[in-house]
Amino acid sequence: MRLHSGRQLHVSTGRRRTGITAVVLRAGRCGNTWIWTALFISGRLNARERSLIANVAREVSGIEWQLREVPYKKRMAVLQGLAGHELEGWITESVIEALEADGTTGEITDPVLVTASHANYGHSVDDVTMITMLDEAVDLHIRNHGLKRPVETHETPWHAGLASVVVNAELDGLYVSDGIGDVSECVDRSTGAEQGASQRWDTSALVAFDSVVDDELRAALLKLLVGNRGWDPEEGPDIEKWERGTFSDTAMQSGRKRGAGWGLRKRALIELCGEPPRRQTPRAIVELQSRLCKLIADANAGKGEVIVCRMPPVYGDDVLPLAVNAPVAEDGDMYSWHIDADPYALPSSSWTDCFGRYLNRCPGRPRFVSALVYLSPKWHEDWGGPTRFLDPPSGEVLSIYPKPGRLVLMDQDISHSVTAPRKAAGRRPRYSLVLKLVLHGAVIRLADPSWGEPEMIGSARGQLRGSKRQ
Ligand SMILES: O=C(O)CCC(=O)C(=O)O
Ligand SMILES: [Fe+2]
Repeated sequence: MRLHSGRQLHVSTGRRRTGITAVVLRAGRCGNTWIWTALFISGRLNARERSLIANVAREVSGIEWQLREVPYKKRMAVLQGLAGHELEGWITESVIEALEADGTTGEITDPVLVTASHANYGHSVDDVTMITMLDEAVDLHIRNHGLKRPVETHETPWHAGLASVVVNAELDGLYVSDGIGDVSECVDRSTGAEQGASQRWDTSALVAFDSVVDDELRAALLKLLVGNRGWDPEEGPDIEKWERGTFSDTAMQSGRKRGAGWGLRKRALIELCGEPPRRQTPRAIVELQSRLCKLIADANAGKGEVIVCRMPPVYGDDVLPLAVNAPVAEDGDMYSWHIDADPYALPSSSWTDCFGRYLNRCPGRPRFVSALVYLSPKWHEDWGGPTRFLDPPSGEVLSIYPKPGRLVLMDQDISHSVTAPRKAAGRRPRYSLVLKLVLHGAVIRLADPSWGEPEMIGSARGQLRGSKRQ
């Protein structure tokens, strides 16, 4: 059931002392049914948060909400009877803003999902019903904000048996503690050392494959990055699609002009990132996504379903789920270490409201993974330009050579860096494409144990166990 202003809820407006328009909602009758406006608050919120939410909701809406505490796993507050109402956004935003303003400045705090439900169970709501209702409210939030949209795929004859693993590595080893529920207790921020039974040894994973992107698909992907006017591929990136001084890189780099690298022009980038319903996904990208889904399903065979999604705009609309790079030796571009994303340190958004902040690979939580593909038609060993992956505790580096068509699947919180090609590469761009993904599943692996023992880099070997994560 949806509520409409004025019919089921009586709405009148007034003025608050602050000068902001205040609205008075009252519970009202819808046909023969009474609408009950109740505020459900998860037992995981502390007393201060609960009273802040209740006070702001009352102040902004003008109603006395019936307060109900729910034994719920997520940190959330649901305004029952408000979903679909024209004031829903305003009231929920006001509560969110008040919570954020109340949070200790500068510290990462655990977000609260404040949302509305249109369920109408009247007064007699038992715990089980409340939990069902809250589950529905979470699903609605995920749908409304596009937080879990599977990537577009199609039927493909390619199958995972064709892939060959060329690097299977783990790095950045650390003991972490996983919290129960929804928040960042995943990491023990005080010591990082072995503590209690809930400690878990965690490493980031990186797997490189050949024969996932064959030459036909590599060429089709590269075609999306070059114009149609017959640009000489040895003359740098095609200026029909690329320009100097822009970059389409990561959150770490956005907002900070690092050099003046080549970046795709806005139009080309929009086309590349297109997704239904507003745009079409380029066919070559759909094929790549289809192969990635098969590959990931294969790595997780027998472990349950893994849903592969594009990374939602967790860093705002400027950081896209797709990045491209075209470093050129002679342009003297500089590259520094960066991570693509870390679910533990995301700014507040509809994503953190719902999923909280947690260490990547926290069991049961969405895993942030990047798929990097090298797209140049040929690349000689002596042209250089590897991607470098860092194990911060030991300083050890794993380099991967940008062989045409090679695919690297990696945890997004791994520190890594592009390297500029050597002079010998001349003006040839070293093209790469990065798809930023979020994988949902109960258990998520990047490599199947039957693919062999991973190579342990630096701290992943375990000598540095107990060291702190930065
Ligand atoms: O091209 C590469 O080597 C890596 C690119 C990358 O890290 C990125 O675009 O985020
Ligand atoms: Fe990156």
